[in-house]
Formats: sequence, C-alpha cells, structure tokens
Amino acid sequence: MTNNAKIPVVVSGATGKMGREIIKAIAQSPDMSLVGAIGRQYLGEDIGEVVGIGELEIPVTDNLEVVLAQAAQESQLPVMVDVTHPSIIYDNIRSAIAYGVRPVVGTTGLSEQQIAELAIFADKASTGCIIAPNFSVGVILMQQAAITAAKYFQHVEIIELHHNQKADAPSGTAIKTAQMLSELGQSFNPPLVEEKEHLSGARGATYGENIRIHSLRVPGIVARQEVIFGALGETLKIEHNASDRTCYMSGVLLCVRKVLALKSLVYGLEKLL
Ligand SMILES: NC(=O)C1=CN([C@@H]2O[C@H](COP(=O)(O)OP(=O)(O)OC[C@H]3O[C@@H](n4cnc5c(N)ncnc54)[C@H](OP(=O)(O)O)[C@@H]3O)[C@@H](O)[C@H]2O)C=CC1
Ligand SMILES: O=C(O)C1=N[C@H](C(=O)O)C[C@H](O)C1
Repeated sequence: MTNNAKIPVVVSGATGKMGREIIKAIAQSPDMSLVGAIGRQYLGEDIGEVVGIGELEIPVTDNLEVVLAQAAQESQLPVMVDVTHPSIIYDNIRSAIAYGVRPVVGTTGLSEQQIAELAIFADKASTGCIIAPNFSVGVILMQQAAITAAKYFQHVEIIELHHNQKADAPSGTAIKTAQMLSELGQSFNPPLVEEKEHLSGARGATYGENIRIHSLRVPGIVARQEVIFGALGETLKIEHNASDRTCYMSGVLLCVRKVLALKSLVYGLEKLL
C-alpha cells in the first residue's frame, strides 16, 4: 500500500489516557497514517516517543486549527479522532467539519441538543461524523442484550462505575443505554410507593420518563456498567467490564474507516456494526 492510499488521521487529546492508546493503534494500522497529534503537554516532543513506541516524526502541538488546515490541504479525506473533554468537544467537531476533516468522536458529555445541532451542521457540509460514546463491541452487545431483556421486564436501573479522573456524569454510555431503552416506547419502573429522598441524589439521576442512572467514581476501575432488571421473584444483571483501554481500539479503527463513506452524523457504534 502506498502512503497516499493511507487514511490521514489527526488525534486530538493525543497525550491523554485514550489518546495514547489510539496513537499506538493508528501507528500499527497499515491503512492509516498519523498526520497530527494535539495535546497540551509534551509540546514539541515526538508523540511516538511520548507514548513509548519510538519516533513517528509527529510533534505534539496545541493548535488544532492549524493541524486541521494542514491535514485538509495536504491530504484527501482526513479524519480527526477526538478524545478530549466535554468543555471543548462541540467546538472541536465544528472546526473539523468546517475544514472538511471527518470527526470520529469518543469524547462524552455532549447534550442531545448539541448532537442535534452538530447533525445539522454535518448534513449541510455533507461531511461524515461519528459520535460513539463507547467504542467497545462488548458494550454494544450489552446494550442489545438490555433491549432484548426490556421486552420482558418492566423495572430497570443502570449503574456505571468509572475511575475518579472522569469529568462527566453520568457516562455517555449510560445515557445512550437509557436512551435506547426509552426509545422502545414502553414505560418502566411504575412507582409502587411514594418515595422520599432523605439525602438528595440517593435514587440517582433520572433519564426520560423514569430510568435511573447511578454513577460511581473510584480509582482502580477503568469502566464498568451494570443494567439491572427486576420482576417478581427474580433479577437479571447484564454487566460489561472494561479492564483495559485497548478494548476500545477495534471500534476506533472501524469508525476511522467507516466515516469516510458517510455524508452525515451517526450517533452510536451500533449503527455501524
Ligand atoms: N468512546 C469511548 O469508547 C471512550 C470515551 N472516553 C472519553 O474520552 C474522553 C477522554 O478520556 P481520557 O482519555 O480518559 O481523558 P484524559 O484526561 O486522560 O485525556 C484527555 C485529553 O484531552 C486534553 N484536554 C482536556 N481538557 C482540555 C482542554 N480544555 N483543552 C485542550 N485539551 C484538553 C487533555 O490534556 P491534559 O492532559 O493537558 O489535561 C488530554 O490530552 C472523555 O470524554 C471520556 O469520557 C474514554 C474512554 C472510552
Ligand atoms: O471516561 C471514560 O473512561 C469512559 N468514558 C466513556 C463514557 O462516558 O461512557 C466510555 C467508557 O465508559 C469510558
């Protein structure tokens, strides 16, 4: 494969926990070529050296706009993988689309309103964009299993557990799972008694009509989600446990390949499998 045939990829958030794994995954992919690494630390240092895989001849820079402009000018169909922070992700996606760079977004914390606005923006630009709150195929299977179980159970709550460096709560995955259950059009969790919270938040956050999400943040965990169904005399727990961030990489690479053929925004890896 010639260098020209490779998919040019910019990684935004390259020096973070996810970004480092993504740099390694892209460097190992014969059909991809890293063309930019955006971070706030290790400025000017080679990103390959920073992540411990040897020189890649791509220095870390904090100027996303310049890198996007260069990627758009020097190559066809460039892709930006973004794993940064809820506070900047909306602007990063708009900038990428404006430069004709296709965003693959792992960053969580976008509101439904923001996703709807970005979908219109991507549509108008006829530019593919993928927002995947979770890149793990195992998580998608957990969500599909929850959808199947929901046909037979009227009571469900979601518990998500993450490391305590996570900025947003609930997790993007928990929100997406609750959204998928809500879209089934059935009503969950009919109240049997009048509840009173003696400590505010004790019953978790409520998504939509009445789906509870409980968020735990403790060191020692990468990411875990439990969807717990209840009925008379039985409970069913569907659980996914991410013990290492490498579990997200096959999904990231799949999205980088798939986004090239898209002309609009897709929200959720499940729509691409
Ligand atoms: N879709 C999925 O499958 C997954 C998604 N995620 C999501 O990815 C995102 C990143 O997670 P993670 O890698 O753990 O986080 P980290 O904090 O480890 O990394 C975030 C990166 O973004 C940079 N960053 C943060 N804030 C800013 C800012 N204001 N301006 C510019 N750069 C900034 C950080 O720079 P600095 O180091 O200087 O702070 C760092 O490089 C989160 O939203 C998380 O929920 C995580 C795992 C899987
Ligand atoms: O911050 C994380 O770590 C993760 N964030 C994503 C989310 O909010 O769902 C995906 C995964 O749970 C890891």
